[in-house]
Amino acid sequence: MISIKALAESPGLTSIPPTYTFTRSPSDEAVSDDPEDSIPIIDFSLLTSGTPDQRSQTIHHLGKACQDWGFFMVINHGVPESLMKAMADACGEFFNLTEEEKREYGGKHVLDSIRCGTSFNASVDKVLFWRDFLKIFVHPQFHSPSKPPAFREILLEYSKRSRELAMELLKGISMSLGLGDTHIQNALNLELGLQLLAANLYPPCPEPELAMGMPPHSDHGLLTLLIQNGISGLQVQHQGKWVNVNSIPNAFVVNVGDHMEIMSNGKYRSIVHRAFVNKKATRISIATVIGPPLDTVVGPVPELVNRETNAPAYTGIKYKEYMQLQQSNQLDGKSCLDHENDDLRSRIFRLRLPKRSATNILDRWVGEGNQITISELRQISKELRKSQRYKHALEITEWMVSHEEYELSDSDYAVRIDLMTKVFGIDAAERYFEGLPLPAKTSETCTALLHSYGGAKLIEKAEKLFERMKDSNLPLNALTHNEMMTLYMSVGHVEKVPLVIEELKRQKVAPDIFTYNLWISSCAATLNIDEVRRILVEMRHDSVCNKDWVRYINLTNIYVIAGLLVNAESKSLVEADKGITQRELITYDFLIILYAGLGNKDRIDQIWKCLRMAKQKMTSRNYICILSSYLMLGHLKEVEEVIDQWKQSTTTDFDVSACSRLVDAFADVGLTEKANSFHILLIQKNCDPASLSK
Ligand SMILES: O=C(O)CCC(=O)C(=O)O
Ligand SMILES: [Fe+2]
Repeated sequence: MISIKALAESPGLTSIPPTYTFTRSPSDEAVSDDPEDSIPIIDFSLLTSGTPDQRSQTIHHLGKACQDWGFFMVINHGVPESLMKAMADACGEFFNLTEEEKREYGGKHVLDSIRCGTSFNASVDKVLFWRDFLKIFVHPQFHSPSKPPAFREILLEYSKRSRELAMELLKGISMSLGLGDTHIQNALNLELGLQLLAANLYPPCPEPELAMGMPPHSDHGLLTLLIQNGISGLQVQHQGKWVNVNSIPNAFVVNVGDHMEIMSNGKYRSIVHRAFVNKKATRISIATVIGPPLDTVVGPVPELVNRETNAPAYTGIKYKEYMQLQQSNQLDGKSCLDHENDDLRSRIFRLRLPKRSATNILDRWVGEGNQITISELRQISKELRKSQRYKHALEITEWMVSHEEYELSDSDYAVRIDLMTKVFGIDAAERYFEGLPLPAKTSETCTALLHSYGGAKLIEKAEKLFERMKDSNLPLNALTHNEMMTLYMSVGHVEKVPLVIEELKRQKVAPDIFTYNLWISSCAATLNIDEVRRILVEMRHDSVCNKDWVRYINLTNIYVIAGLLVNAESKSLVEADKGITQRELITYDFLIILYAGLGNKDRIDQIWKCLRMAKQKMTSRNYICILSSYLMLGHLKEVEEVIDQWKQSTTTDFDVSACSRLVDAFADVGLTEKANSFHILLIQKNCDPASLSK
């Protein structure tokens, strides 16, 4: 078949042959022109040689970029510009070889080590693409065409440097998934992994609006690193629209591949992208695909899979077989990934774009003669909510409502109110609630609406609803009161919290650990230490020897004994300090203490990460609080890490005396062993409290 280059250069060409003409639908044309819509930029130098803080921030950004976009640009990557340019030039020269010279590499098979050709897969493509390509396997065995003369040397160096870059990025991505830095590399044996260089040539096209350079597709492999010769043409799908990638000169455009999606069990998704052509300039893009060894079966990493909340969404498939599958089909977005698990849950989970309909999938599933139980629907909706796929979760609840065979519970309605709030906003949720039949206006659904008001900080509405609930004699529980208190705390009306407690007591409602925590933190936020102590006594009486409560009481005691409330660095607690007030910082401490009480390390990690990301000048109180929480739960590695972070902090000096008070406080409440292990750690880290007295 004739190359596009030869076709484009045929004299007097003013239109393209019909085999290259695409019919486009309007949704293909929805290109976002929002300047906010530009793919994230990762400063690579901060990942490798930044301070620990910069490094962890960059890892966080990297994770977010993978999750929100699946695409990012990498700057300050250390690959010499001259090498990138030489590689693009060398590819240009390769395409300039005679048709006969190139024919030597006209392999047919996707696993041929060097293969050049045109379109995507000319034997199955219905319409041909305005593109020539050259694909070369450069790892684990290095291959290179022998012409043009300098090609081999440049390719070798470029492959080596881009591989190093990819491996560092994979380390960061691995960490962003909560895995060790070399986890991905080891799990997939990347040492022997595939690396493929795919050069694309898009010659000028007389009718660019009718042709297509590369159709919408996702890439196989873990990561693709793309460079281009300064001419743009790449578009990526983002939130239902196409976004132009206007690459920064000399940056790498990196995207998540299908195998990263499989490996991360769908957390990081490969994103559909396409390439356009233009009338004037020849565009060259060079993609480097980094993947596992060809014989490796890739499935979700066991560490990221969890039977209850994150069931494996993909079955394992050999990388080689996946490539063959992709090549043997007409390229249709991500259809290759979609052949995987064919149960209802997987089908719904594969609807990546919110605008695609879960209702259709449900209808089709039933149309195929399948049945769905209400508990299956609840489970899928729960998982979708967990992955923040609210629109699809809402569609599932809608489906439940509209099919009479399902008997909805109070919680189903409550979930629906919450989802309405998230998808359509509070007004829609309110209307929905008001439209519910009276028997469905239960304590649970009212509390769900209360929660929505709380989220929107609509105090008056929340207070009115709370009164209404009391008036209609609905059985109120701790959760209802907790919602009110959370709202008051979030708008800074801490003084109203004890009033809710009074109400709760009047109604003889049993408080839970969240109730106590809100109450205690409202007092702590105003430095009312005596009251904190008093509540703790009350809580202890009330504690039915519950392990969580005991841990919580101990930690709060330690916080008080170590004098952290007195020691608040700022006298004026309500005064705003670059965004977060001291009062809010104390509230964060109590959130950490709460989750330490509940033994929920994930939440502690999250809150701590969030505090660190907030670029907030932390107080030594915050450090001591996180240290004591990890220590209480026996996570010594994290204790060590926090000590290191604190010592390296440029804003808050390491406070040996506060640490020393912490050791004493642990001993005071009878946790001598923990006091000792903390003391030993301090000595190992060269911050022995004993040095204070010297
Ligand atoms: O040319 C481009 O910008 C995109 C190329 C591409 O997506 C690929 O080679 O997989
Ligand atoms: Fe691609």
